[in-house]
Amino acid sequence: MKLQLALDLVNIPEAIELVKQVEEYVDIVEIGTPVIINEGLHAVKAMKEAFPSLQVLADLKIMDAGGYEIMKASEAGADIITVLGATDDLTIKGAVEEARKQGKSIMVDMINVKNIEQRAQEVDALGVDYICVHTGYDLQAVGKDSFEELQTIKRVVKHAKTAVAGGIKLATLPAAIQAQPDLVIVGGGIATQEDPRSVAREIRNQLNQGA
Ligand SMILES: O=C(CO)[C@H](O)[C@H](O)COP(=O)(O)O
Repeated sequence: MKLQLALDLVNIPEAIELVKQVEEYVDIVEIGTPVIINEGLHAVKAMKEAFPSLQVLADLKIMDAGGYEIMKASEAGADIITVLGATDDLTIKGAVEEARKQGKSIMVDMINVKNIEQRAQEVDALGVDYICVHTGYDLQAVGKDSFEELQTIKRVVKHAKTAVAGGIKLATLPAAIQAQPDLVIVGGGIATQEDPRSVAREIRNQLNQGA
């Protein structure tokens, strides 16, 4: 199981400092949507230049103009770019087509998709690389998580890799590991902890043991 660190509540220098501390334990660094809103795709470029051996994910949550937005994120150096599962198939097809041209990967974020089972099968058939179940901040705040949805996509997705995101921390990691996703995404569970390096190391150990 791979580990993605989501960076949401930092500026570019803070993001780079944090990744320096945890670099050896993570596979993918996510430039979160708030960072891209604040700093633009420069944040993706800066991260890729600072850590060329890490994969960088641009959490654009694309909803329209799939091909164009994938092209711009690719130019900035993103390896993986997110598209929303709630959008139209045409947008996802455009994104997949452009990603193939650029040698990049598409992650479909299933945030707020109501019929996860059906939509996961549909987006899987469109040739995306990852399908991610995700409980966003607003639903985390009322106690929701994505572990049941993770089991659902594990059952029906045949081609894409599976991922889970949303409020995952050391205490809830076992529930994620139990469902055996390909990728676990952790933001605040590492980034806002007192000792991000030791937490990242512990998460890495548990993922290795659970694999
Ligand atoms: O995409 C996001 C919010 O929309 C976050 O990056 C994702 O939820 C992971 O962060 P956290 O572990 O802090 O929830």
